[in-house]
Amino acid sequence: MAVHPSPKRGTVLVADDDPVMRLLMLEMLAQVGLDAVEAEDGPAAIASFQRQPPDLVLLDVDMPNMDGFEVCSAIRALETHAAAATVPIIMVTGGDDLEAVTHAYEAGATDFVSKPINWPILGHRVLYVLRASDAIARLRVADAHNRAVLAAIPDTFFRLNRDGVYLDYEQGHEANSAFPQEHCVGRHVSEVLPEHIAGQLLEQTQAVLATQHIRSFDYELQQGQQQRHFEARLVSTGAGDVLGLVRDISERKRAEEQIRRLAYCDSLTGIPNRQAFLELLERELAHSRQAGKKFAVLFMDLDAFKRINDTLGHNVGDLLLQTVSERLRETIRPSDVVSHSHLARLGGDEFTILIPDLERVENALAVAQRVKDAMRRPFQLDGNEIFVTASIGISLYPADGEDSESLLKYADTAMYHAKNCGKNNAKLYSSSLTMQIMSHVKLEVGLRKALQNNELYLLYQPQIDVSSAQIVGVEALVRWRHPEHGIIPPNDFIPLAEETGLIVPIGEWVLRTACTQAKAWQQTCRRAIRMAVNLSARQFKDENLTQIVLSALGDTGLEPRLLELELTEGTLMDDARATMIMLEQLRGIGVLLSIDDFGTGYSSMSYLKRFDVRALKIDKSFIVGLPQDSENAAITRAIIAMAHGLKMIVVAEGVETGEQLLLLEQYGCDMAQGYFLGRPAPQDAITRMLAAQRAPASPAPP
Ligand SMILES: Nc1nc2c(ncn2[C@@H]2O[C@@H]3COP(=O)(O)O[C@H]4[C@@H](O)[C@H](n5cnc6c(=O)[nH]c(N)nc65)O[C@@H]4COP(=O)(O)O[C@H]3[C@H]2O)c(=O)[nH]1
Repeated sequence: MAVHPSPKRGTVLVADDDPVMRLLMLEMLAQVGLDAVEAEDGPAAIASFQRQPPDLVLLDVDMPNMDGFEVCSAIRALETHAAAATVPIIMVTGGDDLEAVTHAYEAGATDFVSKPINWPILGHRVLYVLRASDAIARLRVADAHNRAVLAAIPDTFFRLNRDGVYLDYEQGHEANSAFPQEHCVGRHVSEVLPEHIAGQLLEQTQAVLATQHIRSFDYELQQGQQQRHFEARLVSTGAGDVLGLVRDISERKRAEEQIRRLAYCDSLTGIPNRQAFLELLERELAHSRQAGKKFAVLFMDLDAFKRINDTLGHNVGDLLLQTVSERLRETIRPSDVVSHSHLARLGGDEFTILIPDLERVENALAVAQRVKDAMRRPFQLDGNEIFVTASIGISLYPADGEDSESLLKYADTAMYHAKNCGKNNAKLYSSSLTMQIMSHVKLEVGLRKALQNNELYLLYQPQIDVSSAQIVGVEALVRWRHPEHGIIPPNDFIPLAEETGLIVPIGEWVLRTACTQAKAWQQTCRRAIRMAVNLSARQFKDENLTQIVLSALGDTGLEPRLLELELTEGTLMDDARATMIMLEQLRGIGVLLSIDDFGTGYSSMSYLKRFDVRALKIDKSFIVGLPQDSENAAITRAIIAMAHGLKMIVVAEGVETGEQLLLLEQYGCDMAQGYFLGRPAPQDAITRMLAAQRAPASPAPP
């Protein structure tokens, strides 16, 4: 019913055939501020209603032609007027006519007043019924409003009492989840929902009732093949029960999952990315810290990835990374060594593996070994057969570090260390590695200053002609007098010098100093002593080498035939074409060439022939066991015979005993060098040795 606000309190239609009664009624109504319209019988009342519906109808039962019951029914039946169904109708019945009362209600009356009428309260009675009917009208509007709201939202709605029994249940129009209403109303939640969800719902219901605050929780329901996600929001109605709204959030969850995948997945390989790995590492740290467990972080890098990318293109590079990640996935499957581990790609060709619950360090090494083996199998990609190797660094929690950043950094450092140790390697990070690297850095800083601070100096080791026992040459061997660490042997700093390129200026200094010394001996001792100088691979590849040699010879005045450059097998094998060109240039200058440490590399004699060198130096490792070591004796004899066949002379290194010298003489070895014949010594000691020997008849050494 529409409530019409009016300055008056309302209009009442008074229908009675007795004019006195009508007058009295009008009078009483006017006293409480109500307007009235009169009707002297039933048809007049209906007609009046149709003209202008009143706010209330006061209807006498006993009227001629059409009694009050009929009028009441007729008004209620007026479909043309919305108010007809809801307008309050008070029937005026006779005395104790109970039947009339029942009849009145059946006809649609709202209330009744029985005769004799208590006139003073009639007006108040009418006012009360008007107020009540107004409240009902408001309720009807609110109810319609609520239904409209509930119909508009997609959520399923229910009411639950404090015991967990459904009082109401309305399925939302988008709810795939919901159960039919009849399945729920009057039932306990545990009969409708799976046990754990029902438990959660009951718990939250109690909390809402206790706190009067809104609560929400998510749950999942298996529906056929599908797993659906829901969010339930609960609010107290204030009447001891709880109103719940359930929304299907499966789509949202799927979108969230998709976003998560994009944020945490490496799009190329489909495995977790750096961000995912870092978060995993944090979780593992927290877990291991609490459980007192150990874990390992493996950092893998492909040794030749850049080359493959550059030569075969990015497509092949991408394919390689995908195949590598597949192989890694297979490799780290649970095994007897590790129960589970996690793989990720940090970027580029860098992969990481986290091995939780590590019982023994050996297990991490075993995984690294498997990874290396897996990488060594050739990759067939886009018609190319590709060979790669991997370098792996391993850091351990808690031994190496206690936070994720350090552990990852140390695994990376260990990986670099592994690469420096010759690739296809796996290395553990250990605190000693840091020390090594630290001292490496310090050493490098020191080495850079060594030259300008005059900390380098040369020792000379005599080389004697086996048959005449005369000193015919010396080998220049560099030393570093370190201001703090004392004398440092070349094996401890030459590799660093090579790595940093410092070998080029150091080598030049050695060459000049050695040439100056050789020239000095030639002048003071009147002896032509051949000076042997070591050349490292890096120096040999330096395109200025011939220029440096030429200027050292030119500046010191030493004849080229008195300078011998010692090269290792490795240096010569490195890049055959460039090697031949450089050798040709050096030979053009007139200096001599020899192969140092012969026997430790892989060069075949026939290969060496192409290099046309003057001498072979048999490595001291073959000499050290002589004469007892028959195998090395046989090798030494064979090398001497073959070298002679190729017209090379042979120098035996590391001769420490007279017996060894005797044997080498028997084998026909041309020259010898070693502690037995003279340790590396300063130039004045060599000068004395030369003076002690009688000058040979010929000024030129063999
Ligand atoms: N056990 C034993 N050892 C003996 C004996 N006789 C000589 N030696 C040692 O054997 C090494 C011979 O030098 P190398 O094979 O050229 O091996 C050299 C050479 O490869 C490199 N090196 C030394 N000086 C230079 C240099 O000026 N330039 C370059 N590039 N490398 C150098 O360092 C290496 C080591 O040099 P050193 O420590 O001086 O070690 C020298 C020498 O002291 C012996 O009877 N028994």
